[in-house]
Amino acid sequence: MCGLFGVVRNQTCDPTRATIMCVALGQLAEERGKDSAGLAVAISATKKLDRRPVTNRRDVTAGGWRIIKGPGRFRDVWKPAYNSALDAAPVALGHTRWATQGGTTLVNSSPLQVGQLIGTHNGDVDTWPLRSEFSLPRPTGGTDTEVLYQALDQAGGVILPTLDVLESVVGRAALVWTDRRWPQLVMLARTAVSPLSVAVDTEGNLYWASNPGWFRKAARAADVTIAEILMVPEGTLMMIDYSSGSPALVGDRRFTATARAKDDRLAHIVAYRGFSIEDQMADEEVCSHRTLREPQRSRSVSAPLWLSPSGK
Ligand SMILES: NC(=O)CC[C@H](N)C(=O)O
Repeated sequence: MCGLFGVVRNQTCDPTRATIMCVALGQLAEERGKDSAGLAVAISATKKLDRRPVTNRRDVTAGGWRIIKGPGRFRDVWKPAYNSALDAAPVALGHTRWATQGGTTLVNSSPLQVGQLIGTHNGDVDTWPLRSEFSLPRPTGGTDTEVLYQALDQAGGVILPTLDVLESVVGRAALVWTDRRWPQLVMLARTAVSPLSVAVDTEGNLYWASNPGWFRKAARAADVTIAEILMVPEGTLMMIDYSSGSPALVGDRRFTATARAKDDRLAHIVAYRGFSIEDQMADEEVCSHRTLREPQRSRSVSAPLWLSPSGK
């Protein structure tokens, strides 16, 4: 379980409230992860290709983005001094991590920079189906998130191969990423189980969060009025374009999402952690994934090692 949150701003509005809202979402996202936290903020649109590997630095600027991340809670990582960077950013991608695969090291902390992508992931996926279907380079760190983004990077910024990767994912994944080959787009995707919700405020800023309840709480703190909240259905890829200065949904594609039996069992404990009953029910209405059957255990009973003393 991890927390995703972020904003695509309407750049014609004063950024102050959207910045306060985004930071408040980051603090609320601590309930889904305190191993590490980070925020990637867009500085400028660029097509410049930058082949840097996954970074283990706490504050790095590359290819038009600045990624600030570190161990611990969001409020330990994000200092008020960074808010001016957020004010100037058309987009910010946030993450709080609760590690499921890979140590709690900086190299495994998100947002991750993988090839041309900067990405965040909530969930846990099997890496072997991705490795066997796509020929991926050796990862730098140990998290499943990196393997997932290696496969998405290899899709080359083209829609059909991207949908192919999303359909190959086995496990839980909500994903938000940017691709430098699509410099003014933010991609939001949900495969199975891991929740993702999107909200728009009355000023035209768009936010996302793992838990829709965070929108209501953060909006009170930031004096923002939420106009609409949407639960992203399982098996959805959404593309948000901000080239005109404000967020616009330009694409919405569906695919078949695949979970493991253990993901279904964990849904109530991990995916819906902190959800109100109403939000959980609203999300369950947009859930449709297939579940892989578990490998059958052998039915043969092993012979007893010890005979009972009575000889029976
Ligand atoms: N729990 C999560 O969603 C974290 C994402 C990923 N599985 C990791 O361990 O980094």
